[in-house]
Amino acid sequence: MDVEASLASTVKVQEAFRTLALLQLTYTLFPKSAEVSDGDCFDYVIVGGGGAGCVLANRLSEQPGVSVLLVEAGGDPPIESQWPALQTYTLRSYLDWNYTTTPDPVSQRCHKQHSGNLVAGRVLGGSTALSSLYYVRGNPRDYDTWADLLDDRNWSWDAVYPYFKKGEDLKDCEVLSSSCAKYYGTSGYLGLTRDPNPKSRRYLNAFKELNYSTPLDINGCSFSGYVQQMFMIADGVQQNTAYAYLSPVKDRANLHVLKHATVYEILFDSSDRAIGVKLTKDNKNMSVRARKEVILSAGTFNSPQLLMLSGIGPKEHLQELGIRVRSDLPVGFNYQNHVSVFVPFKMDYSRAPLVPTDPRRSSLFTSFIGSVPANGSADRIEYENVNYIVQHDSQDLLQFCAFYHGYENRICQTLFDESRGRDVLLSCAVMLYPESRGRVMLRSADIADPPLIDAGILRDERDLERYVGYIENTLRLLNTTLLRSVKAEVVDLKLQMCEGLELWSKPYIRCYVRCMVATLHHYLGTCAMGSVVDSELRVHGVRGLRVVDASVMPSNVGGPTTAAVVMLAEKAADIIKYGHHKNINNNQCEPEQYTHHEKDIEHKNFQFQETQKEHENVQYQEIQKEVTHASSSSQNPLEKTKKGSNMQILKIPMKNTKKGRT
Ligand SMILES: Cc1cc2nc3c(=O)[nH]c(=O)nc-3n(C[C@H](O)[C@H](O)[C@H](O)COP(=O)(O)OP(=O)(O)OC[C@H]3O[C@@H](n4cnc5c(N)ncnc54)[C@H](O)[C@@H]3O)c2cc1C
Repeated sequence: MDVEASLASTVKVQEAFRTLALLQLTYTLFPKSAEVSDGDCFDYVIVGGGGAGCVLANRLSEQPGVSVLLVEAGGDPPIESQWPALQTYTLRSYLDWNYTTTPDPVSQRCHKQHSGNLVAGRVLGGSTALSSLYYVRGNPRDYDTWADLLDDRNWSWDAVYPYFKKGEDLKDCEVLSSSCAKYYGTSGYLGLTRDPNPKSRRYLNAFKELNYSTPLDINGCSFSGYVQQMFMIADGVQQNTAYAYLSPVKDRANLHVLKHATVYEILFDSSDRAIGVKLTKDNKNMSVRARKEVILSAGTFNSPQLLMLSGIGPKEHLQELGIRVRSDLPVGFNYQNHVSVFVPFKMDYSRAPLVPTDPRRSSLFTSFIGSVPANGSADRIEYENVNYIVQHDSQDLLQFCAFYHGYENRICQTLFDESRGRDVLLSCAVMLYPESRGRVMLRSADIADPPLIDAGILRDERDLERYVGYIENTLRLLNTTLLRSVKAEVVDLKLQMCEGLELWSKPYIRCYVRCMVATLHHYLGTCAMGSVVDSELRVHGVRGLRVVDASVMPSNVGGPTTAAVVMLAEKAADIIKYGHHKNINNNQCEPEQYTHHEKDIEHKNFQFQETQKEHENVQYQEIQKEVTHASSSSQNPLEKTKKGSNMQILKIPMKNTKKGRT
């Protein structure tokens, strides 16, 4: 198999899925597209039905007398964004805004055109419909940092923790039957399960040998260590926010979802109050009005783009483009993201036949993650280590390298050829808290022009030096019993840029990192709380306008961002409904009083190990009974309509409307 053939076959499968989407097989799962006319008025107009927008639309429309319009540029999530392991086919497809970074003078030297693909969903559910589905809340310190930056305890860990729980519907039997269960919500919308796998177990043991903890979970009873991670998957279906939050309320009369409609400007009255938006639908322009508020949830690239197109942004930049300045704010600055560098280990020689991936499994690869603590501090996380186990000679390796990350074909071919006959462990070190910052700017005053995105990767020299430490740490894996027993080696990618440097010496690692560093898709910070919006998410300098999405996060979190975005939208919904921050501590979520003192965490880990076994036998059986009962009674419209036809494989269980949710 060569790279060109692998890329061509990926594109072919994407084309096939696009054709399949014409059949609208998922149509019955989502709200119908609203009939909206020019000048129509709603209480709230939400722009963007993505990670945050779907959550908000659901929660705001819980109030029966309140009308909500959700405007989304894309349509319903198709099959490939409902089944977890088909994620690859959603990237750089019609479901993606297909943005790229500006050519990078410092890093990404091993990528085609020296720029990275910035995947962002253009579909109901937004980027959560294209996601790898890892569910990680991050570290309590992340939110305490927000509170410190904003000088507002309403964003501290203690204040946000109940909102994480509010969104969650933990369905993982093993975690439910352990003492970790109490740290999760079980009556929210976002279904969560893990995908434990014996293959990853032996690797977890290798990390244990390196003195890392291997707890059951890292979302509450512990925050660091190597785990078989939690996924936003339930009953084999992706829990993108459209499926999780809109499907159960798809017939709500006061919730209107306008699909395939792109907002291009925010409308203001003479007192700078947002009163609606202008949008394009079916090549026609129209306006819709908002009685109470306009809420931007268009994501880290498009929310700042819309603000700037509407006169809210850095004065000089707007004036250069001839845009009248309404409020001079640092919109587009403070862009942050996680970046990743992988180290490929070639493992056992294997003749085992390739096993095709079950599309409802968690991802293309078996994986496990580590939240790697800084030396001597169990609750201060330094970086994340995402590990993928790839079957020998699998085309998936080429797909990951050349398609997913867009590295040069030559490098991906070397990776494939040099590891022939052997399983591969791709161990990715993810920088969670880079010092470097990028910026999102307008390319022109036309919405049709994609924003200019300077990702700023490794621009701050400290990031490069920290990466040297992460990679050296990753290489320690070679000293473990497991890797020694299979005579594991690191694959030499023969990077031209690093020729002449001694392999894995510090100068080589610096060169390797500059060459191979890749952007992930956890963008945030371009309309940050504090500088662009206040801590109740209202845009400074105007009225009637909020931003609620990843762009308002003032600083990074220690894990992929969906959990934080859903929490943020859950909290924003209450702020909007009640007119102020609401303390829900004594409400339906009943959170534990949490302190993240190191000793406390160690104690909880210990308790967990001690009590886990006791709980397991009794509770597991009870839960198993419930699960069996629930799955035998679950409704499945696709299954019903397609019975007997060869489309029967397209089983997506309809999300049940839970008691107390609507
Ligand atoms: C490939 C990929 C993998 C990821 N993997 C993970 C993971 O494993 N775990 C995790 O926690 N997070 C993951 N994430 C990150 C996560 O999906 C995002 O953090 C989250 O979706 C951000 O939510 P948001 O509401 O800010 O933006 P989005 O979810 O991107 O939503 C923005 C929405 O606004 C719409 N929109 C934009 N402009 C307009 C306009 N002008 N008019 C109308 N609509 C508009 C878009 O079409 C989109 O639907 C991943 C993201 C990507 C892209």
